Amino acid sequence: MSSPLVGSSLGRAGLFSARRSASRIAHARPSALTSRARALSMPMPTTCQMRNSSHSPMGAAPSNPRKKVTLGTLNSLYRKGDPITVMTAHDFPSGHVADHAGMEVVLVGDSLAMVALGMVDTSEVALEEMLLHCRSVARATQSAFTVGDLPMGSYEISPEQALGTAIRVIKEGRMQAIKLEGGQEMAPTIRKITTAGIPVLGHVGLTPQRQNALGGFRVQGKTSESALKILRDALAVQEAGCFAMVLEAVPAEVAALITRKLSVPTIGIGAGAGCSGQVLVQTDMVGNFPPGRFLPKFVKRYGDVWSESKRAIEAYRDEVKSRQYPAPEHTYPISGEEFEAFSKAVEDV
Ligand SMILES: Nc1nc(=O)c2c([nH]1)NC[C@@H]1CN(c3ccc(C(=O)N[C@@H](CCC(=O)O)C(=O)O)cc3)CN21
Ligand SMILES: CC(C)C(=O)C(=O)O
Repeated sequence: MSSPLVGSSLGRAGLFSARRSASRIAHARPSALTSRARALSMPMPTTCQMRNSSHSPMGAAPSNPRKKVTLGTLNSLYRKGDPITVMTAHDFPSGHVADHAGMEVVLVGDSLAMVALGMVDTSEVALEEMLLHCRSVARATQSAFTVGDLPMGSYEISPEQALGTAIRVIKEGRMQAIKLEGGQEMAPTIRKITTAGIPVLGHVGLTPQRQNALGGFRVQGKTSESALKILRDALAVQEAGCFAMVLEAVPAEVAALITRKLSVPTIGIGAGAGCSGQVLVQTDMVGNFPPGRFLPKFVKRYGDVWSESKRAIEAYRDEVKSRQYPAPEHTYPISGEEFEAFSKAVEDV
């Protein structure tokens, strides 16, 4: 399902979502139009489908016709050898579009520190900040399985601290699972959280929260010894009960071999096509950043959102300056009679 679903009547899936909205409206407020549309199994006119709340400019998330993705779904994709698609999101719109574009997992990664909050690395972002972003993404994500990252400092002290944080990400962040970085040394922590019934996505290889200890964002597993260390980490994380693990910035051959040694999926980022799934940072892959920004080698830019936004905002600037915008169709009417009365009354003010 790769067609864009936002905006309904484009494509088959759009019709399905329109139909669902139509029947939902029909249940709330039956009318001749809705029952006829239902009888004909036709989508409602766009104006009716897209009624947004006047209290929220973004409106509610339009329904997504896909079935809810569960751990069972991910497991069955893994068993079939069907790559698992994972995308980061950091707010309502980015969660919404990832969900509607068919992502199986949406991750609120701590990379939001850099791509959404303008911090220089991920170590600065606070749990409270992550929770706000998790909640925004959760409101948008109807079908994808959601995972929230534990930020640096919120889980390393003890398994108890980590469980406390994980519970907050589920209860307050409204996520379905958590991610945390680390290998063998984090196994007791992962065990503690999974035993409490919270699914954990592991993260081994390059662990950006430890960039100072690693000497920067460096590719991991480039020697036999360090590749073996990643395998041991991956096995420990698997043994501790992770449902899957991110494998970041590892040579493709090493990642493929580690993937074959495991019985849970690997989600690669900069780890080649031999992983059980892939994840990218959404802002990177849609191209929502200014020209000249550094991009890790593994990023493929599938879009140019920056240019499109810039073009639109420049056009708006020009039209405001030339008074082309707003045009009459963007304004509200008043009757000639009322306006005349107002003009007269103004003279006395
Ligand atoms: N926007 C964004 N995208 C990401 O993928 C991302 C973040 N932020 N922040 C957290 C981490 C950091 N990431 C990174 C960042 C840089 C490299 C990088 O520079 N890699 C070098 C290899 C360096 C070496 O030789 O070891 C490269 O050339 O890709 C890798 C991962 C991935 N994550
Ligand atoms: C890139 C993914 C795996 C991540 O950890 C993040 O977005 O923070």
